[in-house]
Amino acid sequence: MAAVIINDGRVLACERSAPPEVAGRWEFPGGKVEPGETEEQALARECVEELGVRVEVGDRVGPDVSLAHGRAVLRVFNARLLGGDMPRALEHTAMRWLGVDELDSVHWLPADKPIVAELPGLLSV
Ligand SMILES: Nc1nc2c([nH]c(=O)n2[C@H]2C[C@H](O)[C@@H](COP(=O)(O)OP(=O)(O)OP(=O)(O)O)O2)c(=O)[nH]1
Repeated sequence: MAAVIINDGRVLACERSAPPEVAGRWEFPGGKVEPGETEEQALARECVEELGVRVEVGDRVGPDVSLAHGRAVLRVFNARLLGGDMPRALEHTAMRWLGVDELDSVHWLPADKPIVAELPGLLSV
């Protein structure tokens, strides 16, 4: 579960700090659903934990993408910042807001590429 957060025509990309195999690769903020949570609740919780922001979870973005180990899928949703909250990198090494021309400027995790491919349409509306 991960969140596409768009603000002012740019999307939030986050650099992973761990584990070592993926540290330095870029992703959308998120994490796993815990027992008893809906997907929306899980994503909202992850946005509080990782970014310190409240969000409203919206529509799906892109396909379900199988993760390399085959035990889970990456599922991504639009998320809208609430109450003027602005993300801070509480668990990531770095954060960047990427415009449509900058989507290829970070080293995305492999599973994120089909999601990134959907972004030009979302960033230009
Ligand atoms: N959050 C997130 N995870 C991604 C993306 N792309 C991608 O391949 N993944 C993978 C990395 C992990 O194997 C898995 C997500 O787990 P995670 O590492 O974020 O979750 P976690 O267990 O560390 O976090 P938590 O739920 O304990 O907070 O999905 C992405 O864009 N965002």
